[in-house]
This record gives sequence, structure tokens and C-alpha cells, in this order.
Amino acid sequence: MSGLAISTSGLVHIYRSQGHDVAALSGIGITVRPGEFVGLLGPSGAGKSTLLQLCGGLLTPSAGRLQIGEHNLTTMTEPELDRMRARDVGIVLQGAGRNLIPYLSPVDNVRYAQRAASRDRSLPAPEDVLDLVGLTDHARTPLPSLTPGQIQLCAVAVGIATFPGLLLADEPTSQLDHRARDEVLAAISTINTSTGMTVLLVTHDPDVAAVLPRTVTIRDGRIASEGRSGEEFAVVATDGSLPLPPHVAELLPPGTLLRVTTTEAGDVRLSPVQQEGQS
Ligand SMILES: Nc1ncnc2c1ncn2[C@@H]1O[C@H](COP(=O)(O)OP(=O)(O)OP(=O)(O)O)[C@@H](O)[C@H]1O
Repeated sequence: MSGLAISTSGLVHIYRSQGHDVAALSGIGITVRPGEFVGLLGPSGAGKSTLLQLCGGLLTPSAGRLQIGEHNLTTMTEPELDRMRARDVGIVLQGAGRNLIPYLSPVDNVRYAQRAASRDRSLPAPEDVLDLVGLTDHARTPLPSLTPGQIQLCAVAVGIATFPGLLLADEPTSQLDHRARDEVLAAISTINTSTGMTVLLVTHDPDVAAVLPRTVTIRDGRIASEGRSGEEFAVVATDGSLPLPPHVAELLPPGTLLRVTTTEAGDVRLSPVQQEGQS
């Protein structure tokens, strides 16, 4: 299947727990083209995992619009979401073991992950899925005999078992040494380029972020900035607002008046206005 687009606008997610509600996402607008490989960055608690789980239909948005390919996730029923997860969207949860059945071999884990989709479309041979992540020689090795990197590769193989149009991966390179991290990242890149699968990958690792073609940074449940090949850019939101980079926000206390001017060269300048009572 070809890569699926992701499109959200005004996406809000509120966790309702006893006594108080937590707004994890406060109006995310993002567009990912089919076949793109996008890294999701941001400090702990920013809302990255929440966005990933919403895209995978594991959580229901509180408000806003969320579209994955032809699927409008804001209006889908639970059986429709089940079908989408089984066929069209692969999810690799944080912590490789959570994605695997510990007593099954890699090839049987992949076969098991294919069972719900096998009724209505032809699927790749489990051996071919393992080949794509470089685990051909370990198809029948018991999981406890694999290295942490190989176990993570197995979790990725399970995530792409049906060759979905979208792979969502939550911190797939964390807790690995540099060599294993690079192998997992290379395997996901190969999947992306050879199948055209769209990839959305959460990472904390600046070395991983630096090699991704596009990154989106979330802060306090909003898009804070976007990176392209290592350079960071501010992004104008759909409502015209502009989150300032932290080093600029530090210079401008809340309530600061900014004079906005444009130059003939097309640059836009923000100049703080000295107000009465300010030194
Ligand atoms: N099940 C839950 N119930 C209540 N609040 C939650 C729940 N899950 C997450 N949160 C809160 O929602 C906010 C966003 O959490 P989320 O896990 O999406 O952030 P994150 O960017 O993935 O963080 P991390 O990098 O630490 O995994 C945080 O304030 C978190 O405490």
C-alpha cells in the first residue's frame, strides 16, 4: 500500500482524570505528505506520545480534525478504527517488549501481527518483512537470545507486518547503544524509501533528529517549530499566530508590544516597543 497523508487542524486532546483534566494537545495543525519521514521532538510531557496515539486511533480527539489518508478519525466508530489499525497503520509502542509476544519467534510474531488483516488482502511473507529490517538470519531465534537492537528491529517488523501506509514509532531508538540505534534508524529509513510508507517517529535524541529530513517540535501541546535538514524554523499557525523560539521569548516578557514591519526585501521585523513605566 502507498504512503498515507496525515492532516490535522485545531487538534485538542484532554485527559479526563479524577479531579482534574490535563490538556495534552491544545490545537495542533500539521500536514504530512504521503511517504514523508517526520521526527516528532519536544520536552517530556509536551504531547508527542499523545499525538502519536491519536494518529493510531488508540485515543479519540477531544476536538479538532484528524485525517489519516481517507480516514477521518474524528468520526470513525470503534470497529472502523480496529480495521484501520489492523491494515493501514502500524504502531511501534515505546519499549520494544510491549510490541512482542515473548514466547514466539520473530517470524511467528510477524505472522501473528498479520492475522487480522490476512482475510481481506494479500500480505507480504513474514520472512520478507524480517528481511527488510535485516533479521533474516534470526527469523527463528528465540527472543531472549536476541540483542536489544535486534529485539527493537523485531518490534519494527511487527509494526510493518501488514505493510501499512503509515508507521508510527514511539522512541524506537531509546535505550540502545549508538551502533544499535543507527541500525534501527537505518532499517526504518530503508522501509520508508523502499516502500513509500509514511513514517512519524518520536525521538529525544538530537543525533537522530539531526539526520531526519523533517522534524516537528511540540511544546506545551502546540507546534513550536519545524526543522529541515538540521535548520530550525518558526511556523505560522493556521490562526496566524507565531510561537517564538525560546531564546527570543526569553527576551520578550508576556505583554510586550511588538511593532511589526516589512521591508522592501520581503523581511518581516518585530521590534519591541518601549512602554511607559519600563526602564
Ligand atoms: N493517561 C493519562 N492521564 C492523564 N494525563 C496524561 C496521560 N497521559 C499523558 N498525560 C499527560 O499529558 C501530557 C502529555 O503527555 P505525553 O505522554 O503525550 O507527552 P510526551 O511528550 O510524549 O512525554 P514523554 O517524552 O515524557 O513521553 C503530560 O502532561 C502528561 O502528564
